[in-house]
Amino acid sequence: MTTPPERLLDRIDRPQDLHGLTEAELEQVAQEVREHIIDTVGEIGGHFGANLGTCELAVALHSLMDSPRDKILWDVGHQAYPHKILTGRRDQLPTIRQYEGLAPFCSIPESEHDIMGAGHASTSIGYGVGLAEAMKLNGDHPAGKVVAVIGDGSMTGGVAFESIHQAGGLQTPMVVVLNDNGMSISPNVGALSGYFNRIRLNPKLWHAREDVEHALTELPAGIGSRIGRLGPQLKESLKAFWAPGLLWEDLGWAYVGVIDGHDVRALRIALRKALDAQRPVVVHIATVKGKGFAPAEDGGLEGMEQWHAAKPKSITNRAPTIVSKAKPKAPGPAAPPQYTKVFGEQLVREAKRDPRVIGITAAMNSGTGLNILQKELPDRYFDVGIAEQNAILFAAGLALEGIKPVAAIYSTFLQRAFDQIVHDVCLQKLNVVFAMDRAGLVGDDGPTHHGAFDISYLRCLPNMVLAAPRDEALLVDLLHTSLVYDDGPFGLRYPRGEAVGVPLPATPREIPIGTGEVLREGNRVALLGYGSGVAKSLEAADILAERGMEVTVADARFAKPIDVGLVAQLAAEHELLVTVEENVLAGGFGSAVWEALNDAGVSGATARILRVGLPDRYVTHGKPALLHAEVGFTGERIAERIAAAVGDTSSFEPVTAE
Ligand SMILES: Cc1ncc(C[n+]2csc(CCOP(=O)(O)OP(=O)(O)O)c2C)c(N)n1
Ligand SMILES: CC(=O)[C@@H](O)[C@H](O)COP(=O)(O)O
Ligand SMILES: [Mg+2]
Repeated sequence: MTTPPERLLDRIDRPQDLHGLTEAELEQVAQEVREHIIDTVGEIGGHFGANLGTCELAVALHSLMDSPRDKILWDVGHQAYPHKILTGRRDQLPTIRQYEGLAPFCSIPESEHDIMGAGHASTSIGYGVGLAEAMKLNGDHPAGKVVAVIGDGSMTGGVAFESIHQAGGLQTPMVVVLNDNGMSISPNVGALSGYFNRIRLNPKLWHAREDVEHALTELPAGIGSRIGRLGPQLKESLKAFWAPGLLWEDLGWAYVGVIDGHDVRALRIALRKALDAQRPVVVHIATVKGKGFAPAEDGGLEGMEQWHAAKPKSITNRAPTIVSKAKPKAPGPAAPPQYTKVFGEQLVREAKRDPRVIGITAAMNSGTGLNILQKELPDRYFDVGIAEQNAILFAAGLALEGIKPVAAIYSTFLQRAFDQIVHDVCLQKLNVVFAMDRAGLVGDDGPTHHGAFDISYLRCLPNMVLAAPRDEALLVDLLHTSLVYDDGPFGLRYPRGEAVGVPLPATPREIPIGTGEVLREGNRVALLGYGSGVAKSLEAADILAERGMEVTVADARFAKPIDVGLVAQLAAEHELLVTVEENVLAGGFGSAVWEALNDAGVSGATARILRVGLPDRYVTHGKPALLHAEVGFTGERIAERIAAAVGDTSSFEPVTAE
């Protein structure tokens, strides 16, 4: 058995091990990183295409810089696997996104080389300005170098331009590497994307301008734009060389590009210049999302979108795993549909019912299910890019003119648009529907992506209605209800993944606002679930029933307004009222019940309240079942706590703290 040739990569245990390698060796390391990612992620699953696009970039950066003294920031961090491999985590890559394994994105506690925490897009440049200015304030001389790597998709996030604006004004010595592959998760959108594409896809603008760039980079800030204001003749002729940099130059940034992002030598030449410039410099590189993996690289836009993430066991011998058609599907009931698909299909029905209905995504076309609307009714579909704040302002403008916009934005990403929700939708009492997919613990993406807070951050807003379905049938009904409702904003939350597996209504019902329903009669204890909390409540009720304790289970359906009558009735007829929600407790659904009982001055409400929800901490990454077990969001644990609360622990292990 011939032993495989030793990889150069096996000698890279810290980034400084790259220093001194020849360019050929650096190219080899980059390819070995690529192969390691294909082999590993093809087996365990995870973010994929973007990582194949940054192999050469990560090698070039770490070969020139002295991390962590020098700071390399990875925007979002879904493309940081090469960075992790080169900074001592090569052998741990198979644990990435696994429970207690490497974090899905950059994580400060995980490594001194992970300078910033991330997961949400467009933040790296702002961090970079802060870091660079801090080194100045701290009197660091010579200060460390600061590089922010940001994708063309993430550049559509407005906060990135707030940072570009600040650094250009301060003339902060930092480098932005614009990693331009023409893709977000789906193809990038908007004018900025068109601008980048014109440059990236124009071979005349590749390299040909390196010496010009050299001149520009040497020039003091702004001179570029002053030259640009010379006679139109000169400007026109310069524009052929120069156009790409105009936007940046006028904002005080030197522009270097377009550089081949898979050519280590070209990258190092450009990066070295930029790092030595002691001013804001953007290095515009062209990469391929999925470079080195043919189904992505040669698969066109569809291929690159498909391989943004790879499923577990989806790649064998560096090629897509062939699933043999011969194997008959295991008999038995079909798996329940994804909530996302149920939402997307119902939205199309609602849009056909009411021409005012439209859908808005912030660069999450398939993740939100709006790809279904885009296919069926393209003129009712809008993708604003990674720009959640603008998505909500756009929705507000539409609503002012009587349109019924549905902003389909993950719970966690909607956090970015909080003031637009308050100031531009709720205060104005506009008919905007917030369809919050990924509510609750999402799993592998971990704390940056868990939808753990939306009940709390929305329930405090006057004019807001909040609802959550216990299953896919109620999702259909509540989406319909939200679009028939015309007295202000309506927030709808539902979890990532499979629904419950109940039949969908042929005709959606309009659910009376603020009404819940009792699902199961019992005594002593009432469980009042919200959204995914109802299924957990039913699980707990089954466990208690096996032990001879028949409890009541009700579905609140609304967190705002609360069904005060139902809550009062449950509180009067039971000794313990248990609220169950997949949200932090602070300000959550249980708080709303507590407040309703207190504010309503409900007489006779003798029940004690036990609130079950997510803990007051950031929950790690891992499969949802493991996370639910860790935080006690399971039928078993809820049943234990109820038994302990009513003093009947005969058939339960002692209750352990969460
Ligand atoms: C605020 C926010 N919205 C949406 C996302 C989801 N998301 C993750 S990566 C990505 C696309 C990023 O595109 P780009 O920056 O070009 O990186 P690429 O994947 O092309 O390398 C999106 C939309 C996010 N992480 N953060
Ligand atoms: C990096 C990022 O933010 C997205 O790729 C996210 O991981 C998608 O999440 P879903 O897989 O839940 O759509
Ligand atoms: Mg991109």
